[in-house]
Amino acid sequence: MSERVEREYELKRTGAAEAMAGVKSGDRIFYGEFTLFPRLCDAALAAQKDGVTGVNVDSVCFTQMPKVAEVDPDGNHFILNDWHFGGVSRKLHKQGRCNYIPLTYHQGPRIMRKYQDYDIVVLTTGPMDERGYFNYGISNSMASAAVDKARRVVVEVNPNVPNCLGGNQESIHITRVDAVVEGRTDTLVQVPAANASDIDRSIAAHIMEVIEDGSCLQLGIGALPNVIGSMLADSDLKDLGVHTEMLVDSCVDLYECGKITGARKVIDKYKMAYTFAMGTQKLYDFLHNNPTCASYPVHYINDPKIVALNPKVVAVNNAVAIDLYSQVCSESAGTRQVSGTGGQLDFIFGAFGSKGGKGIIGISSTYTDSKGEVHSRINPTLAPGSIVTLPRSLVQYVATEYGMVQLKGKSTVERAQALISIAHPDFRDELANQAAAMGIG
Ligand SMILES: CC(=O)SCCNC(=O)CCNC(=O)[C@H](O)C(C)(C)COP(=O)(O)OP(=O)(O)OC[C@H]1O[C@@H](n2cnc3c(N)ncnc32)[C@H](O)[C@@H]1OP(=O)(O)O
Ligand SMILES: CCCC(=O)O
Repeated sequence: MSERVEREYELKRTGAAEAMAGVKSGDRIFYGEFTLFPRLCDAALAAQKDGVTGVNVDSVCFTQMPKVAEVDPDGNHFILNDWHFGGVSRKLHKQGRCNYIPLTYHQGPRIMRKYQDYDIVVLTTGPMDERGYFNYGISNSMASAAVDKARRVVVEVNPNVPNCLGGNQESIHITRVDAVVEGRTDTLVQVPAANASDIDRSIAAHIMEVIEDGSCLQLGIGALPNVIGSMLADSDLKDLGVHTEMLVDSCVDLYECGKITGARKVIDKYKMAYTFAMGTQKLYDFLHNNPTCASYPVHYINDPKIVALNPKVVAVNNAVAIDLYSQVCSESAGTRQVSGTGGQLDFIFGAFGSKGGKGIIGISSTYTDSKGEVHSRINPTLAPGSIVTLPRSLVQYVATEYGMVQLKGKSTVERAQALISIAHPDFRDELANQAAAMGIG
């Protein structure tokens, strides 16, 4: 390590309380994304509660309850804003304490650079390397954009953050950092895939029919993508590629069994390109210093024009509901924000632009509510207040456990009929009656 780098590190090394000192009422702060939540600085900021009001704290998908929310149950001091909702933000939103920032994910960095300024950006990174770089680890995403718009940059280092090779913009140099906080040794949050149900397996089997040798995959989190991963591992398919928003455990399994080579990709050939990773320690260990994987900011990975450059892109995403006009809601239950647009619009659009590409919505035909009542996810219209994540003009394949239909080029009547054919049989007659009444039957 050069003397200059060492000196600069020593000058900037400080405690969390000092790093977060001087926050004023009305300041805006950005926290590291997904599982790279800055625990120490969050606690230090929470401790300053009594001196401030109206401090905005933003992130992309809080994966743990922020201390600033815990110490301020009435929201008198801190306002939380999330660019993508998971369980934590859903809970806070219900209490009126967290706002959603709408975006289609690939635009996030641009939106930030154009419209957002941060008083402090605090990220969890790996420890500094001998050249003076801190690696953004498993959350490249919008980190560089946030840093570009920060008055002050704080890094909270944790040696358990894997060193994720880029790609691009995967690290930050000490010269651009204002404060370094040490003391983290915690294991990263583990996010195992949910167990697959028989319904997930049936949906996956329909989707498997359109995956070919050389397909380039985007598989998100959850039971369905995970079961597709297992089916791919057991299949005869070869030379699969990965260009995905989120890298998950099943990519490791597929790589280890030789299914993923990336040999037929046009961009980032032989590499698994991604913008963030979430899974178990198996994934985090796999990523560490692994040149098979390339981490990029989201404005590259999710840009539909970039996605479309690889042939045979298969993007599989989940949804909450779909109506007979084929509008897809993936982010709200009626008026209740449960998730976000995330990268769904990006990848469905991108997949359609790819030569031989397929954008697929995989959805169970029904949903059972907390009272045990079964509802169709395919409905004549979306519930009042539902957010349209995919306009009907972009929807291509829809799969349920009853089959998969292709909707591009189909009329409104043909779309309604196709969707009814894959709805749960108990709801089909009523859906057909409603479609007729709506003039699309
Ligand atoms: C990360 C990637 O690579 S994916 C890239 C693309 N990104 C996206 O597709 C973003 C939008 N999509 C998503 O966020 C998800 O796929 C979802 C929300 C559609 C489904 O995700 P899952 O994890 O399977 O959802 P889950 O079953 O946990 O439901 C989420 C919440 O919605 C609620 N919900 C789901 N469906 C319904 C419904 N039909 N009616 C009412 N509530 C519903 C659930 O009760 C749950 O809320 P709770 O935690 O308060 O109980
Ligand atoms: C922020 C993006 C996460 C998703 O697309 O689901």
